[in-house]
Amino acid sequence: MTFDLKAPPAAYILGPVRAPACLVPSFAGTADAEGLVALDIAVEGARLARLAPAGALVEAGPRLGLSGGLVLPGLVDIHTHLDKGFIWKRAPNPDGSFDGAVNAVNADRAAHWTEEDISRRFDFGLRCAYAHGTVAIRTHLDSEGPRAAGAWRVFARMREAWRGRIDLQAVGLIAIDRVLDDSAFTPFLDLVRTHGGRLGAYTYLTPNLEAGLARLFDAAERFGLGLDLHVDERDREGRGLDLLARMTLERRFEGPILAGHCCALAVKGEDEIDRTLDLVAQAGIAVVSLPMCNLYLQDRQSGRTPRWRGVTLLQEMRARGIPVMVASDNTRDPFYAYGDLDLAEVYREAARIAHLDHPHGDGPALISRAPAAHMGVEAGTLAEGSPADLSLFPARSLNEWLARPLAGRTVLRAGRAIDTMPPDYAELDDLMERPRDL
Ligand SMILES: Nc1ccnc(=O)[nH]1
Repeated sequence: MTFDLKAPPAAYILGPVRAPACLVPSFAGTADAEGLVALDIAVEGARLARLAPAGALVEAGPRLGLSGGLVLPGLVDIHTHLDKGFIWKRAPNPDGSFDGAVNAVNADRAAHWTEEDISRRFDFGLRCAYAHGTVAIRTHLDSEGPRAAGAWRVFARMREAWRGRIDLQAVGLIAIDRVLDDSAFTPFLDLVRTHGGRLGAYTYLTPNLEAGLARLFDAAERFGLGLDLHVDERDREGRGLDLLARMTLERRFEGPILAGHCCALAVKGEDEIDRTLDLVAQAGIAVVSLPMCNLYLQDRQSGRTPRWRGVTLLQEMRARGIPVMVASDNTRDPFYAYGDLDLAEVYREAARIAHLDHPHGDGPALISRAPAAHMGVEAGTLAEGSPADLSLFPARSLNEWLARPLAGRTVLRAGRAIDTMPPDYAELDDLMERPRDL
């Protein structure tokens, strides 16, 4: 029997389908060479009712075969910047560098970031992510100065408006030097606490790094907040990850810490890498790499081909049991000119850049199980009773999935196919007229 997933029966079976074994906690059999298992999945209403070996569910309702295609659970994007997304047309990065990005964003923010402007771009980003099968997102919010309170109000409204479709979390973002200035840090901390956010900062080479981190730890301990930091992104000489791990251990800090970027680690010597990663593992710090954004930003110099590729040491981290993830980061803004909040694209790029294949192992967990666990959301695995939020791809293997641009996916939310067409860029055209003085 065949039926339309846009208007499915109350109970049905998908199968045989294939899924990464690392995302199927109940699976006990053997996976194929790519780590995939063949399954039948019974959907009842909005939930997965049963998972069984392919062909085993005979009585549980009409069946859709999907030609043994790949199924992934609801995907989780743990590091984004929804407040600054989709400003590229009016705020391009003049030279593609990190400093060029900071300056372009600051000018655009001062000129344009009303609540209305942030809201419309934020919602646009969420609709992109939703169309691509994402169910939970953590966003950083630039949180210094007079624009900060408005950005957090937009976030709070979006968190409510999108509840049940995308779970939203936020992190306050401020330059590490500014943490030491009461006039910046006090209102920053108030906003984070008022809105149930996490504490964050972007770190770089500065004599204030240790004092700035200490102040963030103090606040996190006092108010029971998690930390989510941009670490060693700009400077290849950066040693912030090592310092962060040491401070976590010295303070016996128990709260969750996510370290983003960690690009500098890729250009250290082997001894230093080993020492740092041992500390990171001991400190229980999780790491997210942002491969697309960092491929774009790092080592950019006019007329010269980049040598430093920005991606951190995911494989070495994984081997030590450090929780690792990959995420979107910026989208169509001065930090990254491209991107569409599509985690399948992020994984496809990450797999190529960081050699996450041969074997694929638990690679698909980087955009699903691992970030879901860190965020504490019910997503990222295929289990009986979990939400019937699935991405279905016309690919019978990871090789077929990664080989071809990701056309033709079906996204199920609560067991029903949604519209997978992302919003039209033209919707934002009226926001993109650049003022004369820029
Ligand atoms: N990679 C980034 C660093 C700081 N801010 C951003 O928006 N993005």
